Amino acid sequence: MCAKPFFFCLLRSSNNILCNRFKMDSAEDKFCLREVLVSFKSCLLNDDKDVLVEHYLTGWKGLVRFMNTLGTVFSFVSKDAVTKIQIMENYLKGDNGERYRTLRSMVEYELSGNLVDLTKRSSHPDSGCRTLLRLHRALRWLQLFLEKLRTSSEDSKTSTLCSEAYNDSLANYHPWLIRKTASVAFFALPTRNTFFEVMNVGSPDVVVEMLGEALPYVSKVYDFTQELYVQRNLLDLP
Ligand SMILES: CCCCCCCC/C=C\CCCCCCCC(=O)N[C@@H](COP(=O)(O)O)[C@H](O)/C=C/CCCCCCCCCCCCC
Repeated sequence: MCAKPFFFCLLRSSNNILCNRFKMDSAEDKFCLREVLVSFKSCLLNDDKDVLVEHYLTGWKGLVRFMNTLGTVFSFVSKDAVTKIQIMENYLKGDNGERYRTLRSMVEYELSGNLVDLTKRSSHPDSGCRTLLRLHRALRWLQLFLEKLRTSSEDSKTSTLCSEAYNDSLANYHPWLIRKTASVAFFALPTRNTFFEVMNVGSPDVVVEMLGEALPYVSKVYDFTQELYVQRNLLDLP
């Protein structure tokens, strides 16, 4: 497939939609980033030594709702995130749902039952451990991006902040075509001020303050997961 026309299409379809959709959706959907980030606080258990899967997924669902207000240009991203959230929700709702209540119990259950493909996707292509690893890598991107937004100046370009965060995290795991598609889509991101408005938190000062309070919880969730995956040698699951 020739990548170029695809990129042009992507941009053309998104540019007009974005300007209108942002204001409309922020008023109608009442997306509030504070509430979403609180999910990452409430998923921490046992003195930050475990994570509740249900609340972790609630956080991601809120983020996807926000991403959907960005228009069709990011639908390839939100579709993938939704697929992975659904895989995890199915485990939670399934017969062994209790084993998936926390990240620690999920890892123990899947590893002890040989339910994880460790070197090649074969009999367990969508294990909980593997699926959560993809979300975990994306959480690193979110952490970096929101921290950059928090410390940025008013005239900073969100596309630059986003692509720097992406290049330092998720891009390392994505093939060329996805990296290129993502880098083109970043140009369709709204300005820093518009971003702050749709977060629906308050003035830019309040947004910055809220991010300063909430991001440490995202970091705790990320750090706990990273440590757990390092200990069990799960960071390279195919
Ligand atoms: C107001 C600021 C708040 C920011 C809110 C951001 C909302 C973010 C919501 C979702 C984030 C993206 C989640 C992406 C999950 C990607 C997981 C992944 O890496 N999947 C790949 C590997 O999966 P397997 O093939 O191994 O199963 C998959 O190939 C990827 C497909 C889609 C492309 C992902 C591109 C990621 C770009 C991330 C930046 C999004 C920019 C949004 C800007 C707000």
